[in-house]
Parts: sequence; C-alpha cells; structure tokens
Amino acid sequence: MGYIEPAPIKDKENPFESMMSRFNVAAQALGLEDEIYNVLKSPYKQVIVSLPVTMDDGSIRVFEGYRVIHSNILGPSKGGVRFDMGVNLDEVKALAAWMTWKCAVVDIPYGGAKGGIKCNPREMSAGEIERLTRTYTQTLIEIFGPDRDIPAPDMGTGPREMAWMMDEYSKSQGMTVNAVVTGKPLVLGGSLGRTEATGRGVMIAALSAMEKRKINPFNAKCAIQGFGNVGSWAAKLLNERGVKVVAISDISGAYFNDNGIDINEAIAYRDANKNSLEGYKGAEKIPGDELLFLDVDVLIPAAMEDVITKDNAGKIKAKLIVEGANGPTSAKADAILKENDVWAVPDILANAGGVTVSYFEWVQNRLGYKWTRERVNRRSDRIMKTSFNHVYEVSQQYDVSLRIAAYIVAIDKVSNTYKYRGGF
Ligand SMILES: NC(=O)C1=CN([C@@H]2O[C@H](COP(=O)(O)OP(=O)(O)OC[C@H]3O[C@@H](n4cnc5c(N)ncnc54)[C@H](O)[C@@H]3O)[C@@H](O)[C@H]2O)C=CC1
Ligand SMILES: O=C(O)CCC(=O)C(=O)O
Repeated sequence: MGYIEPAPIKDKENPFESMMSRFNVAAQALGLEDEIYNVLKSPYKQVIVSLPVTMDDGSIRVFEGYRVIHSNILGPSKGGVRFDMGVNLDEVKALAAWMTWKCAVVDIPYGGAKGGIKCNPREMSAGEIERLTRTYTQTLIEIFGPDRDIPAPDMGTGPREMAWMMDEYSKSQGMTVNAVVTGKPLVLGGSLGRTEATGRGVMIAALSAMEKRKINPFNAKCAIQGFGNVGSWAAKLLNERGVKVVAISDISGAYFNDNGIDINEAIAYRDANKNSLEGYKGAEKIPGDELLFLDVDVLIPAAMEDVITKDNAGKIKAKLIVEGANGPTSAKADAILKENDVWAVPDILANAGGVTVSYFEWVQNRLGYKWTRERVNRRSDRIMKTSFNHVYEVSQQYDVSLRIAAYIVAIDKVSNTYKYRGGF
C-alpha cells in the first residue's frame, strides 16, 4: 500500500496535513483499501463565499466565508462555525475532517463539516455580526438543513449567532426549523447541558485517563490554555472533582497560582470584564506560552490549533494532555510526546462531548420534547466514558497511541458504513 506513506510534513505544518499524517498511520494499521482511502481523504464539498456586509459607518465590507463538508457517510454533516481572523480553507478542511472522525469515535449518526468566516468579532458591533451571520446563512442556504448539514458554535460564535442562523434559515423555509442548528438559546429549542457539554466531556476524558495513568485527582495539578466555553467549563468541573487548577489563560495572557485558582471567581471576573481575564488578581500573570511548560500532571489546551509543536513538545512536563481544542498538537510533536511518555487524549475523543449533546439537541427538536439536564448529562457522560474505554482498548490491541487508536476506531466505522451503503 504505497499510497499510505505518511504525508510529507513540511517545517510549518498545516492542520490538514497534520490530520492526514495521523489518518495515514491509522489507515495503514487497518489495512484500508486504496479506493476507500481515496474516498475518505477527500472532502465531499468545499464552498467559499464572499459576504458583503454594511458596516455601522455605512461602508460595505466583503468578508470571506467557508463551509466544508468532509463526509456525509454516517449521516447529515455536523460541525461548528468559527469567526476568527485565522480562518482559511486548509484550517476549515482539517476541522471538517476531524468532525467526521469525532462523530464516528462517539458513535453518533453524523458526518463531518465545519464552517468559518475570516473576521474579528471582537472589533465588530453586535449589529455588524448579526448582518454578517445572516448573510452567511442566506448565501449557504442550499447547503444547510436538518437532514443535510447542521451548524453549531465554535470559536467566536455561540447561542446568539445560532439563533440568527436558525431564524434566517426558518424564514427561507416559511416555517420554524429549529433542528437546522444546535447550540441555540434554550428558548429556541437549545438543549439543557449543551453550553457546558464540551468542557464536561473533557472532564470525563481527563478523569478516565488519569485513572489509567494512576493519577489521583485529589493530588493532581492542572493547567488550562483558553478560558472560553471549553476551557472554563473544563476548569470548573475538574476543580469540583478535586483537581487543583493552578494555571489558566486567554488571549490576554496566562495566570498562575500554585495554591490553586478559584475558578468560580475567575469566571465571574471574566464575565464582568468584557469576556477577558486581563487584570485578574487571583493569580500571578505569566507569559502565555509558559503555561504549557508548567510542572503539572494534566495540561488542557482549549484554545486553538498547533500550540504544541516539534519546537516545544520536549518542554512539556505534564504526564497527560487532554485536548479540549481541535488540533492543538501538531503531527511532528506526537513523536516527541511518545518518546517522553506523555499521553495525549486526542481532540476527536476528548472534546466530543459538545457534538454529542448537539446530537441530543437535534433529537429533542425533532421529537418536539425537552430532556432534563440530568438525562442529558447522564447520557453524554456514558458515551464519553464508553468511547474512552473503547479507544483505550484499541490502543492496547494495536500498541499505538490513544490518538492513532481513535483514528482507527473512526476510520473503521466510516469505511464499514461506506461498504454497507454500497459505495463500491
Ligand atoms: N465550543 C464547543 O462546543 C467546542 C469547541 N471546540 C474547540 O475548542 C477550542 C475553544 O473553543 P471555545 O471554547 O468554544 O472558544 P471560545 O471562543 O469560547 O474561547 C476561546 C478561548 O481561547 C482564548 N485564546 C485565544 N487565543 C489564545 C491564545 N493565543 N492563548 C491563550 N488563549 C487564547 C480566548 O481568549 C478564549 O478564552 C477551539 O479549538 C474549538 O474548535 C471543540 C469542540 C466543541
Ligand atoms: O456541536 C457541534 O455540532 C459541533 C461542535 C464542533 O464544532 C466541534 O466539536 O468541533
């Protein structure tokens, strides 16, 4: 199978190549046929759109938007929409593929997609963001649909943007279609438990891995990069289970307190301070990158891609990395982490709690019924725990890292489904 040589990794890795090099190793381990390999590696649909928006000063600015559907083999495609200046086609392609693998790892009936707009929401008014979100939805109206492609929040978006997307889509259909997006406000059919779902899943993945690595949560220290939706919920929930969170960070910098940060206080500070930790006094401010190299048991990157690279992986002291963010570890860093016996619970497993509860939201919308928070949490915890155990067993069986094991589980499922559907 000559085609499955690991993808050449250039000095500066791009996220799609990083994804492909793991995919290739797992495909090789599974002995995947050439035909299926070619189907699974190629995104099903890639759309780039220009979005003219009237700004508050009356000028018109044109933004670039993307939606990539990587696969719809397991079902309608699913994945968030990111508003960030770093958004580009390769990033969205990688994020879409990760969604395919993620849904397969936790065994939910979705394919993978991702979208994004290159913009800086922090510098835009609410009105400008609303017009941009509605234009994006309108321009991609043929792509979206509760049985076709179902967006959700990602970096820079949340329930507010999902409400606008749902409203814009519903108008085009002449009726309310709340199952077209997930992560909505509760009053519009959002699910109890969705806001905290990704952080909660990270907590379950972290505790499951700590058990295997024989790290006692009550003696463990943890550092968390990113204090947005995922990072702050992971911090809060781990802290409630005895883990001492000694460092947190956001775009303003990192904050360290070896005695443990009061997470509820930090969240309250951020919420009262325009969503920023700038000026937080409950910890000492340290340079952002130093957080990654602290002497902790568990490191949770929960901000963005490619923060753990071949250049810094050797400096990581944590025994366990639990990937709240998508793609925080580059492919070249994997080998260094393995050499140093640092385990990484990969993104496509660790942060799958979000899409799992998005699936529950979609199910509830279609049933026209609301589940209790207890039911949502119980079911998502069970899925996360079962999925972790499955990936762990596969890692033992194939003698591979948890990351490659997760890709093996995912690729096996998607390729088998493709065969059953008569794809070839
Ligand atoms: N929200 C969700 O349900 C899910 C999110 N993810 C992933 O988790 C990551 C974070 O997403 P969210 O928490 O939703 O985004 P968010 O927009 O709520 O928060 C992002 C956080 O990262 C911080 N950040 C940005 N650049 C940083 C830097 N250079 N250094 C340190 N911190 C920095 C921001 O200040 C903010 O605190 C992304 O990779 C996203 O794709 C994955 C699965 C689901
Ligand atoms: O909740 C969802 O549907 C997708 C969340 C997402 O974009 C992700 O898991 O990266």
